[in-house]
Amino acid sequence: MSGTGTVAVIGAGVMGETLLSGLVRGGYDPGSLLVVEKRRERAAELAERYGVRVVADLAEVAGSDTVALVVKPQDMGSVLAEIAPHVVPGQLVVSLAAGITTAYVEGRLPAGVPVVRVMPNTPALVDEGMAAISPGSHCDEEHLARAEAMLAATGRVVRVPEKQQDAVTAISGSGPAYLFFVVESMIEAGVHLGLPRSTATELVVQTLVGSAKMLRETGEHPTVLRERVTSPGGTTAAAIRQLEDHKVRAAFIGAMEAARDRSVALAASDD
Ligand SMILES: NC(=O)C1=CN([C@@H]2O[C@H](COP(=O)(O)OP(=O)(O)OC[C@H]3O[C@@H](n4cnc5c(N)ncnc54)[C@H](O)[C@@H]3O)[C@@H](O)[C@H]2O)C=CC1
Ligand SMILES: O=C(O)[C@@H]1CCC=N1
Repeated sequence: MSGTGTVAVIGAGVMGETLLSGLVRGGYDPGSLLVVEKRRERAAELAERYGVRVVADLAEVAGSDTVALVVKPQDMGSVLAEIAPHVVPGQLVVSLAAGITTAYVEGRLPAGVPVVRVMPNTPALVDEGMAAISPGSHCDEEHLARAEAMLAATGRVVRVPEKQQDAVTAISGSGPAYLFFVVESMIEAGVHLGLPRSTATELVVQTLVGSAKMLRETGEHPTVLRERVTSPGGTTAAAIRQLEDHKVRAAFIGAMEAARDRSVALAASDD
């Protein structure tokens, strides 16, 4: 793709494939993409599915304009040690790992290599991703714009100060899992109430999609939209009363604090 150059994606698991598929759908020429994946079967699967070159040797990132790090935070130290001899300041390194700071990455690469930290999410697989990007200390506007253009192939992109990335991870990085958990719970409730599972699933999924679309298209505050559904003395009020009694709001705050804390801890952990 013009202007954005070649991209090497290191780690083709869930998020690596999500990024790769977004780049291909976004118009990147498969010939401009390289994947480094150590699992042989997975490598073969991706080469077949996307028509990209997949290798196991990290040294092959030499020469790629952008290097995207999409391995687990726990594998980041060893991957950086292996690529360091092959990376130069003319390349841009983009890290998608939770918790890993730009300082951590910069400290393990040759001096001056520009690094952008990204927190993406899995809806990128259907072009509805939410990615937040932050520049490291050697980044200029061109580097940030290049990372932004790359992530824009998968959905929306916002720029945030790096100190907000742990909170971002807790909200939009992990967020799809909370919403899937709510969906699972509502489907189970529907089955409990006597609906066939397939009917319950269709009702819940369309309700989620419709509600999300209302949030985006009306721009109304969620409280206003919730109040419109809540008739005095009606069914919704009875349900919300149960959610409040079970402290669901406090549980969400506690859950996201735990995710934020885990993000902070990940850069320092080996587990
Ligand atoms: N899954 C998600 O929803 C999100 C994940 N992330 C971040 O993305 C990163 C990857 O997460 P997942 O894709 O879920 O993990 P994953 O375990 O599915 O994928 C990691 C991949 O990296 C490969 N790998 C590990 N070491 C390697 C090496 N030395 N050379 C080549 N390949 C190597 C593994 O074989 C695996 O395929 C993590 O840092 C995570 O924090 C960020 C946002 C959302
Ligand atoms: O659970 C995790 O650690 C990764 C980061 C955000 C979503 N998944």
